Amino acid sequence: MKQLPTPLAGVVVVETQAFQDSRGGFARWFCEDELAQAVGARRIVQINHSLTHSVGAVRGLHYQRPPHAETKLVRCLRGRVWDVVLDLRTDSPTFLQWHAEELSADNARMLVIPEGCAHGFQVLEAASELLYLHTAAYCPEAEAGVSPTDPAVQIAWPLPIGDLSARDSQHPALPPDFRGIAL
Ligand SMILES: Cc1cn([C@H]2C[C@H](O)[C@@H](COP(=O)(O)OP(=O)(O)O[C@H]3O[C@@H](C)C(=O)[C@@H](O)[C@H]3O)O2)c(=O)[nH]c1=O
Repeated sequence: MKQLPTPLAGVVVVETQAFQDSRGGFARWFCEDELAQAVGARRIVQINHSLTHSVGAVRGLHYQRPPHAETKLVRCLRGRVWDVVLDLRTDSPTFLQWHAEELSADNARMLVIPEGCAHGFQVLEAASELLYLHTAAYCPEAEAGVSPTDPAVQIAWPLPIGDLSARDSQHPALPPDFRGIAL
């Protein structure tokens, strides 16, 4: 597993080399030892999957507040998405900056999203599927979101925003005095 840094601290792209033979392929998708720096002593406690039908659809931006903050490892199983991480960590040198990576079934890249960062994506290919590994259980009371069109963040979505859930269209803009998430 090759880990590539991104401009955001702790946000890492993981590349996996699949073994190929006449039968097909084989790849390691998670390795506690190899990902020790990114994931630390946290344990994967939940695995989620999503299917999004239409090109342009956006999900996010989502995170869980402490004490339910979580690290997420995200990969695309089918199709292609533009995956975004927004740094909301109070003490981060890249506070309020975002970074995007294309994740696809073909590039088999996985993005490590640390606690205190919000996550979202836009679908570039119809019927895209994502797989999430989570280090904290889902806690609806701790769920929080940032508007994908928040003017203070200015995410440069590659396509006009299409399908968006009612919840995601109602996330409030970050207040001007937003101090971030203290972990
Ligand atoms: C996230 C989540 C949702 N749900 C429920 C709540 C709701 O009824 C239904 C759909 O939830 P949502 O609309 O929040 O699904 P979705 O918008 O796809 O939420 C996901 O968005 C991306 C960007 C992420 O980063 C994920 O962690 C997750 O927050 O599933 C669970 O039961 N467990 C979970 O872990």
